[in-house]
Amino acid sequence: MSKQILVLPGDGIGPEIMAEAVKVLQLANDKYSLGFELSFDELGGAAVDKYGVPLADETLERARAADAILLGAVGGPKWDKIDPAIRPERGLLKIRSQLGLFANLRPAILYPQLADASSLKPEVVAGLDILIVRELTGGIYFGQPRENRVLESGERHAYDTLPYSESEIRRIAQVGFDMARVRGKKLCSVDKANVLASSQLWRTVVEEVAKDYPDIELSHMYVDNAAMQLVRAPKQFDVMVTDNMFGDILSDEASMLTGSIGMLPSASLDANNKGMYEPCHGSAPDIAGKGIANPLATILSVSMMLRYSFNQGAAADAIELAVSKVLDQGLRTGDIFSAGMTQVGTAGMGDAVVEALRSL
Ligand SMILES: NC(=O)C1=CN([C@@H]2O[C@H](COP(=O)(O)OP(=O)(O)OC[C@H]3O[C@@H](n4cnc5c(N)ncnc54)[C@H](O)[C@@H]3O)[C@@H](O)[C@H]2O)C=CC1
Ligand SMILES: CC(C)CC(=O)C(=O)O
Ligand SMILES: [Mg+2]
Repeated sequence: MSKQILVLPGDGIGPEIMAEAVKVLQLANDKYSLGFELSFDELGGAAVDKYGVPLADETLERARAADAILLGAVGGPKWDKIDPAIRPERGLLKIRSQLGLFANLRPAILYPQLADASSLKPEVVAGLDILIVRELTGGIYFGQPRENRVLESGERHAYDTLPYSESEIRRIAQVGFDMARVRGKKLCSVDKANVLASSQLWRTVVEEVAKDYPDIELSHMYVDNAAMQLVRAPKQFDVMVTDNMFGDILSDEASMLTGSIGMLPSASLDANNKGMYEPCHGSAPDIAGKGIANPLATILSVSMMLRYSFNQGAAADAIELAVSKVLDQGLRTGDIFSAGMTQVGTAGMGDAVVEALRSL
């Protein structure tokens, strides 16, 4: 039976990087007889323009019916001044929440060919392979109440709230421990338990879950220290588990250890490994339309999709190998360019991965 994949290119560089990822996906589909059928819809600003809302009900239903979703990125200055309730980013938060995609896996892996592109010295990052497990459907991005208004005194006032329930923490902690079990057996839970009530509960629940994983070495770190340690000695980490906002920020930071935010893929999974797959970066309005965005994060997100949602490890490995071969050829988009390499655009990079995959 065929498998349905819903493709949501989104805004800004979204359609550009997605065109390349779809080429790679189509080839993998043919080469490995995966039986995928692709359909396309809009999310974010493109959906505001088409449907008047950033996630239309019909799109959400298509997403529910699909076996997996591939997303580009959403947002951009065109929609910055609209009603905050229908900002493009709200559509992204809604689809994550409505589909129960609470576990966001963000691997930061340094391809050895990109050691020169990393923000850190080669000896500090050689062999880097970290997995950030980010809670994705709770915390401050979803907390109610939230408000931005003018008080009677005339003063403008705004606040957000950062709620977490025990069950939300338990299930993401379990994902962190499960991932550590199949990797380096080390889990670092990142919080701000010296200040935040939500983090104090987070730490307590993580400690409780740890009792079921005596084989995993658990540590705790405050998020400010974790941000510093990531650039001081990143290889001390194997799996990091953290809340929605901390994970958002730390994964952007970790991306630069691998050379660029354009290299970081992600999987957002529900309790049954149904997933939405997307690069960690945004819609990059500063380079949108120029044909220079790095499509590798999205292409590597296709690989994660094959691995996590469809158990197609061989096809996933092949895509990662194809990416590695293209880097061996010295091809680089601008964000990962270094001296002596050959600069290519978005389509040039995508075509090279397709050719490398074809010839495997
Ligand atoms: N998952 C999503 O859809 C996300 C959406 N956003 C939205 O994207 C918009 C822009 O946000 P920013 O803060 O500028 O973050 P961004 O991640 O879009 O861009 C940050 C910087 O990284 C560069 N960059 C990002 N992806 C790249 C790629 N593939 N290749 C080369 N360079 C790349 C951009 O050119 C920019 O200089 C905003 O509307 C934001 O809300 C931001 C993050 C995630
Ligand atoms: C745009 C935000 C809703 C999310 C974000 O920055 C991310 O998921 O990386
Ligand atoms: Mg982000």
